[in-house]
Amino acid sequence: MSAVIYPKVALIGLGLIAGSMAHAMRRAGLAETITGYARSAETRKIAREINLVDEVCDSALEAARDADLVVLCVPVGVMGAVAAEIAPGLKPGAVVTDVGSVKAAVIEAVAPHIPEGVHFIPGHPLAGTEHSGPRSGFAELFDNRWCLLVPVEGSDPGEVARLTRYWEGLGSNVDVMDAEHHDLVLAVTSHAPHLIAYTMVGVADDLRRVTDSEVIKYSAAGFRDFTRIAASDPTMWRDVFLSNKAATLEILGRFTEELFALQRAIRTEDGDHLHDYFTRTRAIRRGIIDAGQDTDAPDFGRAVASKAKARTE
Ligand SMILES: NC(=O)C1=CN([C@@H]2O[C@H](COP(=O)(O)OP(=O)(O)OC[C@H]3O[C@@H](n4cnc5c(N)ncnc54)[C@H](O)[C@@H]3O)[C@@H](O)[C@H]2O)C=CC1
Ligand SMILES: O=C(O)C(=O)Cc1ccc(O)cc1
Repeated sequence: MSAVIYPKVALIGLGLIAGSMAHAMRRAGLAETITGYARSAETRKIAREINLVDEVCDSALEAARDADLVVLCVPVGVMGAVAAEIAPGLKPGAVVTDVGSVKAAVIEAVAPHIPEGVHFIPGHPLAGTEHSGPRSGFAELFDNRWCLLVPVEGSDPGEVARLTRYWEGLGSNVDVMDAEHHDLVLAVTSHAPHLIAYTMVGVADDLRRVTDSEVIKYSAAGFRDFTRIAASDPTMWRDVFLSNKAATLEILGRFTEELFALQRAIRTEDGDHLHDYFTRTRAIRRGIIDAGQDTDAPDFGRAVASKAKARTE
């Protein structure tokens, strides 16, 4: 039986996520033809050299023309402009989706450009790295990770089911969520933590009494993780914060309140407060591990496999 879900898939933006999708689509045979476009001529040249997709086009419109699925894989701040560019080439019945890290702002920017008869079903794979560009993608990126689909009003359930099968073919588990909730969940689990990592690395850089070489030489695991996250693409993350402003500010407000309380506990030597707080946070970590979601743990693959096995038994 053929594994093809969408005969022609167009990837707009050819970076980490589009590249990983191309590799994973080929691994599973989900498309017959993959076209692609990126704004920078250099990226298009590299994409051609490494044969990332079947055809690298010189415009987004050309790449999307007559595609069965168009995936917008550009920074969230330019999703609306790209949707306007491709709109005249979309065929009736085509599906347009995206992989942006923010959903409400992307829906607001993209939906007005989607022609009648074309299905718009936003999405967000919860998988990535600090790397970017056409050479950074790999087929396994989405394996055993969540992809959230965020159908808009009037999304065709049959098309949501088809896009779900596509993401499962890429290796993901799929959940459906509404845009506002998505943006709040991601503000807690991804956007605020990235901002905290950026800040912590900035603080270490500013602290003249500790040299940069000492920071690198003696960095313990926690700080190393911060430096990895703080090496993420500046354009992508600028756009994430500006597009998910309300939810990120709400979480950062709560964060600073708790930070002040911990600061006060240290100043007043309130050990009970610190101990109670750390006991609570430790339980949260244990909950994540029990749910089999600790992707850093050496046995993560095994935990996922045994849960999948348990589900089918
Ligand atoms: N990097 C990550 O870990 C994750 C990123 N995302 C989301 O995926 C999207 C893409 O991110 P990455 O692949 O990491 O970025 P990337 O920086 O690796 O690739 C972005 C691509 O978009 C192209 N581009 C930028 N502006 C354009 C425009 N106006 N027209 C056409 N092409 C344009 C760039 O040339 C580049 O090829 C973003 O919306 C991001 O929020 C989602 C999950 C994880
Ligand atoms: O590299 C990491 O630690 C990430 O957190 C990757 C990531 C970045 C942005 C997303 O919207 C989803 C996943």
